[in-house]
Amino acid sequence: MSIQADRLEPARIISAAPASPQEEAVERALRPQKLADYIGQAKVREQLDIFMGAARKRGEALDHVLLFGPPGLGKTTLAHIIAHEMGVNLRSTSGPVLERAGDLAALLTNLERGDVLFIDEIHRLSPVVEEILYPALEDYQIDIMIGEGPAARSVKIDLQPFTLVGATTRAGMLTNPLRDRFGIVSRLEFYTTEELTTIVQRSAHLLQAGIERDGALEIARRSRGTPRIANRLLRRVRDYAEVRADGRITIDVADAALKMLDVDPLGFDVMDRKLLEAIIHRFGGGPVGLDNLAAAIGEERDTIEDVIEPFLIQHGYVQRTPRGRIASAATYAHLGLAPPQSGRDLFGG
Ligand SMILES: Nc1ncnc2c1ncn2[C@@H]1O[C@H](COP(=O)(O)OP(=O)(O)OP(=O)(O)O)[C@@H](O)[C@H]1O
Ligand SMILES: [Mg+2]
Repeated sequence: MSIQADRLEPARIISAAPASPQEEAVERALRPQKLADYIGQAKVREQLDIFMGAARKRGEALDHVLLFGPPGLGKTTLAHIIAHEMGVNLRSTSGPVLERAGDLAALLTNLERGDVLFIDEIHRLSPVVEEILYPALEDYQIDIMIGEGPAARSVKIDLQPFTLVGATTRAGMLTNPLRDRFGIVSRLEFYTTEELTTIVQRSAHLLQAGIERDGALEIARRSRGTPRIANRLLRRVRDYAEVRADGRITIDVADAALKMLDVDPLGFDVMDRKLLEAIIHRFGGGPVGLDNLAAAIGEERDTIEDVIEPFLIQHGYVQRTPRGRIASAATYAHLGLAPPQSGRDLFGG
């Protein structure tokens, strides 16, 4: 059983998607339940705190919430927290799963007053399903067709007031009418090292792993700003500490374990380096278009855009220009390479 599960671990230790059912179970256990325990994202937290407080006071359902940002930053966690704080049920589904209008209608008509309906990957809703959603969001009503052929007629059904929480890695891929129906739109940011250190310490405590602050800091620094990765690295470092040391996670243990896992000092892993090296060695530092880059490193373009690239762009290791991706001077320095001949403008192409 455990051997099976181990095989499911990704080649990419920092892949931002949950790796296995086993990892999902651990994530659930580490998930904070209350807004006060949700670390970082100060702005989002403050807004939600106010809007939830006001809705509770008026005895209303919270306005619909759209959460967007790269994978592993805590969107699903926030959806659960919202339901918990509002004292309501959470019903959870995802865009690709809702194939037919009837699937969504069934979910909606079963909601109780104030409930949270969480739709993950909401940018992947099919147009027919989206059509059902509009009146539901606006007037808590749906129109469904009953019967077939000439006898078919449309029937209006009233719903209980509810809150839709939509999550997406790509706000840009939502249709305008859908986006406009969210009263609260929150963008999750990458976490600071300080915030991730607190998250690692909290998780270590829950996992009953002994950890020193420096050890937590080292894991945090190498987690690409992402709690999911921080928690994953923590578990691997804990394994290492138990087998190769006395079980306590010190800075030296963390460093040795992360080296073994090929997570470099900036938290870049094999895929990050592959992408950066491809831009530099195969495309002369860029600009290179997304499709060419995807072909060169054997990844889907969506994976590059949603998972690999956002962190590299935010930290200035890749620049996105109209003509394609470009490596920066920092990238050359990090990979221990000499920057291109002087005189050439790195960012100008
Ligand atoms: N602010 C936070 N404080 C503490 N832990 C967090 C926080 N945000 C996320 N986590 C942890 O990170 C893990 C991943 O978070 P979550 O599943 O909510 O990410 P997500 O944004 O929904 O990712 P995806 O886009 O892949 O669905 C969770 O197990 C949770 O414990
Ligand atoms: Mg999620």
